[in-house]
Amino acid sequence: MESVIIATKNQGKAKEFEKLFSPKGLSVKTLLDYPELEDVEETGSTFEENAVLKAETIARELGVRVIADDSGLEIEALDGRPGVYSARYAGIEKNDEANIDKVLAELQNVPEIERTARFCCALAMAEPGKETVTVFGTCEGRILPERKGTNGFGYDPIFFVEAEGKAMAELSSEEKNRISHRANAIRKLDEVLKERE
Ligand SMILES: O=c1[nH]c(=O)c2ncn([C@@H]3O[C@H](COP(=O)(O)OP(=O)(O)OP(=O)(O)O)[C@@H](O)[C@H]3O)c2[nH]1
Ligand SMILES: [Mg+2]
Repeated sequence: MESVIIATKNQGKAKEFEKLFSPKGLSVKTLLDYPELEDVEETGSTFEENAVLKAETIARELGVRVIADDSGLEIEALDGRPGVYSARYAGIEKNDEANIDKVLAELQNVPEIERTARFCCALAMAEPGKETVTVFGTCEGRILPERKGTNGFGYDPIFFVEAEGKAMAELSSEEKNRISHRANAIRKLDEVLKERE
């Protein structure tokens, strides 16, 4: 089976990419398959900048086509935070529980109607000698007052998906992969690649 390399060490993302790419006949490799590569520092101020940084750095190092995902949660009442800092919001790198606790504490006195939020996903596809492609997907919702559901990863237990009437973590992986910011971005990447052919 042909494979595609996703420049991520996030297992939650990796599982979603596996399910999203397998119907296309593609298996997924991640940076967990390349332990010798150093972490790419996410120094950009936007999701797109960070996705391009990760994709272009790893594509250069491996000499092949690479896709990177930079994603996160934007909460309106917090002026768009945690945004690009979603993975490291509580200070400790990649501690989902601490990140959720911090968001819930910051929104403690914010009424339901003002808790609107969106998940964002920028994908960048880089290949040596070719122009990098970037696309962007979102998923609209609001922040719940407490955790609900156990599926997914990251902030999924406190993200209520308006279109489904459920927390993201209450959706099956099939349901999440139909409506998520990541699924929407992959659909756009498909369109761009078809136009380029
Ligand atoms: O509830 C969630 N459902 C999602 O579908 C989702 N997608 C992203 N996120 C959050 O945003 C950070 C990304 O940061 P990020 O793009 O830098 O990824 P990461 O650092 O975890 O891995 P890598 O891909 O950089 O190796 C993640 O850690 C999560 O906290 C999500 N949370
Ligand atoms: Mg990261």
